Amino acid sequence: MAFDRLIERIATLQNPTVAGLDPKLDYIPSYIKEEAFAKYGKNLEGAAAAILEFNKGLIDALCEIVPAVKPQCAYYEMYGWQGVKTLHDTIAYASEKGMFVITDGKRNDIGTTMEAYAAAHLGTVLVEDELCVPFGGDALTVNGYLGSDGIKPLLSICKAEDKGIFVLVKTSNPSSGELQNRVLDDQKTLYATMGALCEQWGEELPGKYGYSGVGAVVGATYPEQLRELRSALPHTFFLVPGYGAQGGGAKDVAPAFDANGRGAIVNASRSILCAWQKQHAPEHDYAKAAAAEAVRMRDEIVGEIGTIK
Ligand SMILES: O=c1ccn([C@@H]2O[C@H](COP(=O)(O)O)[C@@H](O)[C@H]2O)c(=O)[nH]1
Repeated sequence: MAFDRLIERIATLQNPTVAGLDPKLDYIPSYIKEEAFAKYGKNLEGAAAAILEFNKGLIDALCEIVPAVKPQCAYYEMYGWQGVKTLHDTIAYASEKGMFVITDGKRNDIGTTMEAYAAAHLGTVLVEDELCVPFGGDALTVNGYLGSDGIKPLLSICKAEDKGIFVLVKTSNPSSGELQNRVLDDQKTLYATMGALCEQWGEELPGKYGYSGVGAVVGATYPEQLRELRSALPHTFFLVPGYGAQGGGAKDVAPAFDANGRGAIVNASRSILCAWQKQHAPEHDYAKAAAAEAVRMRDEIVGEIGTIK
């Protein structure tokens, strides 16, 4: 099961964090952009080439420290098909380096369309008699608000291909409570209801450490809900965004973990990507600065939760 692989890599590296690859041109050192623009022009192709080079430098610096990366599709789609190709090439590069790849697409639609998303991001497509891998990530973030028929097509692909999904349960953004905290007729909140569905969907994908292949996204910015959901959802592995740039810290994310230090992976994107700018490091040292921030984040979180078994 895919999250078994992730759990094992987290334990090996003693690092329950994921580096978010949400690249913007503003975050990229000028020497990388100038080289890409000189070769491809100041256009989508040049931008996409600069992003790929930036990402590769980060992946090289992080792959022995951080178990996983989370490219957010939006930052690649914004540069058209050239950006989408960079998403593909980034996933391939991170996978080659042994990193677990969580594609952050937050996909959601009716069943047949979800089958297409699942094939694109977690599976394969048949082109005549050739089986092709479109993107090749290990897990995909999805939105479960269309209900079970939007999620079930993913489960069979996860089972067949050894992949996982993370379902939005309690998101990190300030207005997430407008809908997600609503109390339903049975007195349960909407987020708790979505969490309970994750436990149910996960029964089809059991894992050897007790966590299923259906995870939940729960924001670092809501530590009380993290605590509540950790105890309510013993088989659901959490992806926890909101650390760093959104204000979450190690104490906030600690309730996401179980007594073995398992059960969650904490994401940071901007605080890692922009570390060189924050640290006023020379631009050639951008990847070194990202690694230093990743180590600082790891040590801060492991300092709170202890050794990961
Ligand atoms: O509830 C959610 C779900 C997803 N995200 C994504 O995580 C990163 C956070 O980036 P930072 O720079 O570390 O704030 C980004 O890709 C979001 O789309 C989230 O923040 N909250």
